[in-house]
Amino acid sequence: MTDSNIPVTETWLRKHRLQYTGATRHPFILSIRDGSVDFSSFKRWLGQDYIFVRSFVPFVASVLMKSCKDESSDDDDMELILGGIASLKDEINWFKQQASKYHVSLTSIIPQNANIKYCRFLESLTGSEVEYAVAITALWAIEVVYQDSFAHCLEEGSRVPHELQETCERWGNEGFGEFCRSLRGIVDRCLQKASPEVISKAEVCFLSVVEHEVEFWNMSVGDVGAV
Ligand SMILES: Cc1ncc(CN)c(N)n1
Repeated sequence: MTDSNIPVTETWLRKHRLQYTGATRHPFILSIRDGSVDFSSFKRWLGQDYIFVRSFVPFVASVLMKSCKDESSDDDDMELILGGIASLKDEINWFKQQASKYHVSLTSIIPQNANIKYCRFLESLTGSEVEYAVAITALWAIEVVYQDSFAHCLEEGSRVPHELQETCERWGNEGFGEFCRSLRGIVDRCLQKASPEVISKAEVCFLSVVEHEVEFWNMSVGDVGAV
């Protein structure tokens, strides 16, 4: 239980503002927004993210399983997560289309270190010992970083290259924003009833996601430390 009426996610976003902004206003995203993006970075991101999304599917499936078993879950949770899985099928097809448009061969992508570590982290959350509240926190954090980042590219004053407008809309659109708000509502509801130990595990998990996201963007811009 938390002492105040402030939802847990709000307290985290205030407390970890710098880290969160580092992930959602990363130079790679800012370069898409201002139109200076290097297309070889974009292509690197595309190939690596395709690999990530394929690992993301079993992770989300494991959250779905937890939601069906956990007593703090309700029927709506299951349907929301199921909808998320269904849209990942579209996402995989979208990556394939984009890869063919940009001549990126998805069969020969070598996963980079940051990606491997992130996928391992996702796998570590699939075990039955990981609480639903912790796993759903990770899911929300993963989705909201992309939503917030790409929605920023659609805000007034941005100069996104025409070719990347669709990419920004994929994650920056209002429907995906609503999906993320619903996930956040689940996180806050679960954590309202959770023990201090679970709340603290969920906070660590939130921060880990934010760090992995920063490393993922770093890798995309070709940061040597990330290779
Ligand atoms: C690395 C990463 N993070 C989040 C998302 C959004 N599902 C993504 N596609 N890739």
